[in-house]
Amino acid sequence: MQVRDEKLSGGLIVSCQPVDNGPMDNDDVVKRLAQAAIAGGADGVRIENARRVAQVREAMPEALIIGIVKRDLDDSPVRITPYLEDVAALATAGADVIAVDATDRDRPVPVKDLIEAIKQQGKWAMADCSCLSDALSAMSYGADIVGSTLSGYTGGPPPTEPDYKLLEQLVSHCPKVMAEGRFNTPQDCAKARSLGAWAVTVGTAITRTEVVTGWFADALNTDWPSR
Ligand SMILES: CC(=O)N[C@H](C=O)[C@@H](O)[C@H](O)[C@H](O)COP(=O)(O)O
Repeated sequence: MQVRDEKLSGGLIVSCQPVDNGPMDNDDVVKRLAQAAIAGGADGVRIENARRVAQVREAMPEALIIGIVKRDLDDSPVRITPYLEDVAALATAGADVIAVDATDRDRPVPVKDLIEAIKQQGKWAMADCSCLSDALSAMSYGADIVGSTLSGYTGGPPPTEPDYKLLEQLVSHCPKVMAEGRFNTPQDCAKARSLGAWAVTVGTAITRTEVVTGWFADALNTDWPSR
C-alpha cells in the first residue's frame, strides 16, 4: 500500500482547485498552491486533472495527493472522476488516493466498478458522498475513505455551513471519514476533528482567492458606518 497513512491521521488536506477559468486556473499556479499548502503544514493536497497531479507529484515526490478528474457530462450530473480512464490516468500520474463521486445518480460507470478499478491500481479509493447511504454502499465496494464532499450539491441551493449532521453519521459507521465541503474556518476544522473526522479537506477558503475576497468585500459593503 503506497498511501502515506501516518501522514493523514488527523490531517489537513488542501484542495487546490482555483475558480474555473479564473486568473488562477493555471497549471503552474496549482503546483505552487500545492507547494505552499504543504509548506504551510498541510498533510496532503487534492488536485483536479491528471496532468496537474503529475506536475505536483514531480514537484513534491513525497506529498500525499488525492487526485480527481472533473467533467461536465451531457447526460449525467456526476462530475467527479466519472470514467475508468480517469482512474487510470490519475493512477499513472501518481495520485495516492483517487476520489470518485459516490452518489446514487445516473452515471456512465457504476461506483462499484470505479472503486474496484482504483483498488486494482493499488491506490486508496475515496468516496465523495452526499449522504450516509452513499457511504455505506461505497464501503461495501471497498472504499477506504468516505467524505462529506457532495452534501448539499445534489439539488437545490447549497447551504453555507458544513454538514455536521452527516459528518456525525459517517463517523459512527465508517473508520476513515474526510470532512469536506464548506469547512471554511480553522474552527470548523477543529469541530470536525472533535466529532471524529479522520481528516479535513479545505478548498475554497485557502485556494479560491476570488471567493474569499468576495466574503471580505461583502462584509464591508453592509452597514459601513459613516465617519
Ligand atoms: C461539490 C464539489 O464539486 N466539490 C469539489 C470537489 O472536489 C470542490 O469544488 C471543493 O472545492 C472541495 O470539495 C473542497 O470543498 P470547499 O471548497 O467547500 O472547502
